[in-house]
Amino acid sequence: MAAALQTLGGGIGITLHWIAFTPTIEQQATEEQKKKWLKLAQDVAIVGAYAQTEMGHGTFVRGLETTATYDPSTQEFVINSPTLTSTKWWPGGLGKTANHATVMAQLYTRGKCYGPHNFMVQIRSLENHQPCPGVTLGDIGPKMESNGNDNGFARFDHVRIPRENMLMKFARVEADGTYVQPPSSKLAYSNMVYLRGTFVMSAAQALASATTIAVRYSCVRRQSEMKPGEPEPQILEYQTQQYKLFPQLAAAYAFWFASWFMTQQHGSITGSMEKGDMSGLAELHALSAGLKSYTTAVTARGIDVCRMACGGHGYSHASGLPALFGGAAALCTAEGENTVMMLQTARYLVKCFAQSQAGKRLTGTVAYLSAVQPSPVAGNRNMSDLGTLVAAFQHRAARMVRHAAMQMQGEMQKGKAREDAWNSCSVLLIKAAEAHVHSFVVRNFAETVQTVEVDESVRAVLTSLCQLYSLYGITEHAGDFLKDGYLTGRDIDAASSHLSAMLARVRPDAVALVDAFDLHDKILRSVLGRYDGRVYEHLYEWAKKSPLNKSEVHESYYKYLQPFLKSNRAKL
Ligand SMILES: CCCCCCCC/C=C\CCCCCCCCCC(=O)SCCNC(=O)CCNC(=O)[C@H](O)C(C)(C)COP(=O)(O)OP(=O)(O)OC[C@H]1O[C@@H](n2cnc3c(N)ncnc32)[C@H](O)[C@@H]1OP(=O)(O)O
Ligand SMILES: Cc1cc2nc3c(=O)[nH]c(=O)nc-3n(C[C@H](O)[C@H](O)[C@H](O)COP(=O)(O)OP(=O)(O)OC[C@H]3O[C@@H](n4cnc5c(N)ncnc54)[C@H](O)[C@@H]3O)c2cc1C
Repeated sequence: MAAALQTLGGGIGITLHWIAFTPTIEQQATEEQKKKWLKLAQDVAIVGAYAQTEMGHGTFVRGLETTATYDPSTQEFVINSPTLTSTKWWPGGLGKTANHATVMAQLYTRGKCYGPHNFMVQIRSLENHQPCPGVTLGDIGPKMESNGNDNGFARFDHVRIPRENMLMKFARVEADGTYVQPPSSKLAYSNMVYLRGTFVMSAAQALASATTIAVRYSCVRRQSEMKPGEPEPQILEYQTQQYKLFPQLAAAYAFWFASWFMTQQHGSITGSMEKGDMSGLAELHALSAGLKSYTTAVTARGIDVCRMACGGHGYSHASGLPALFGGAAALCTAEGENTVMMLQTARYLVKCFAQSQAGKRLTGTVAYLSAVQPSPVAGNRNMSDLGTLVAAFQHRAARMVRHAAMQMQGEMQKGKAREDAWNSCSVLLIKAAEAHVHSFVVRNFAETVQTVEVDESVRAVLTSLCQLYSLYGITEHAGDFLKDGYLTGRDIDAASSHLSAMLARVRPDAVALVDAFDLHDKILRSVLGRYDGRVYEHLYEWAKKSPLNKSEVHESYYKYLQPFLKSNRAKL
């Protein structure tokens, strides 16, 4: 993703060509269609956008208004934007860069609607890049960040495309207009599941970047007096600075390992699906949606913690942190808004809980839901033991899933419709789903540090980082663990003091841990995070290049300040 994010220059961007348009052809086109478009896309002989979101709908895909109506007399689909709100809005590259787009539209044939499907539409001439007939294109204007990408809009005025331009790997429309059902209607959403999975690594990389910048800068920056008369210490010597940065550093490793699992799961489950076994699709969707939501939200917050930990220079674009925050903030909304995605995971958990209650043995990432005992066994736990920490997170998640599901059952027993009961419990459901994903990340982190093939000294450092991540989670969410007495106040105090010990333990390895991300200065794009640590000279050079410094007296003085000053002086 990092490579794909390198735009070709201001105002255009082919990020989405690589991460959405091309994978959609790979995942949703027939072999015949791949022969026609895949190599063109891979060789960038065409540039594409993934045009799904509209001005009026992004989350609710079944509510999209763009239509693709099949005309059997010409064997064509007619793509149309019937309303203003059906205007495609947000797709990266759509405004000025792309000459093709996969357009998600409601498929109509023989007068019946079959829901959202993907269609390949050429939107600009390959000769002069002008919009094709019937296509209106433009950029949606400046955004919070990523202004190198021309997120655009598109309107279609009865644009005709050949029947063969419907991506027909799963569903098909025959020449006479007969619709052939796919194995699952959700296969049309497969690219979103794939992309959500890649966001976990994007989040890990973003948090790794931010912690690299902040940790390195915290070793360069000296400030205040820890002891009167002594030299100003590195700000990383302050426990509060360690408490800000090291949990984010640990999370970056946790998410990096979670993305390994996500990638492996996606490959294995989609491999089975290629052979017709759809059984893993629901778990894949729930895991990718939950991990995307959880990791991007923690990352965006974590980057801002890193920014604030760098003081004023963190607020400067010289640090690279504001841009990183803006990008990570986008990941919380794009590819499935985080709240909605976590609710999808909650929906899966409630379903699995009901199956477990009916006696079914659960497997995969929800197996613990049927294994965890409801009755807490309080007692002095060893809060430095990874097994103890993993069990605590799983107990917390199981308790919260059970509580949310039982609340919902209770609402329905009072006569509420399922949908109303769902809505009135959705805050509980979100918290339960977050606890579930958090427990998965902790378990996966612990299993990875115990099995990854590394030198034992490295394993010791990673184990400390995993303990730090887990203890931080327990102390930050102490109420969840205390609620049914599973952990006691003494356990929480033990967790806090062990966390302090872990901060001190990680300190000597902090720079090595961020250097291990191996993020080149050209990727970090941060004066504060430079590998050579020469911050101040380069901060001065960076500032001198500011456009405002092109002239000693800026033209605004003569236009505004000088007359203003003159008139004020004349009144004295
Ligand atoms: C060192 C480098 C540093 C890197 C730094 C990185 C920083 C970042 C920098 C810049 C970032 C800039 C941005 C980057 C690119 C952005 C790319 C964004 C692209 C897009 O946004 S594309 C558009 C994305 N849009 C969406 O995701 C839409 C979300 N909505 C949906 O997916 C669906 O509408 C829904 C899932 C919410 C609901 O679907 P619906 O059909 O209504 O289904 P339900 O009724 O809810 O459920 C029914 C049933 O279906 C199951 N189900 C739903 N979806 C799926 C699925 N995908 N797969 C399988 N099953 C699915 C659901 O579970 C239900 O099952 P059940 O009935 O319970 O058994
Ligand atoms: C940087 C960026 C790049 C993008 N690139 C693309 C792209 O290339 N292609 C593309 O097609 N799209 C793209 N998008 C659009 C993106 O996919 C949508 O913005 C996203 O899906 C959210 O939809 P929305 O904007 O309509 O928000 P809405 O769905 O309107 O959400 C608004 C609020 O309503 C809440 N809400 C909505 N539904 C529910 C619900 N069921 N339960 C509870 N709360 C709910 C949400 O939680 C949210 O807080 C991009 C967006 C951004 C920011």
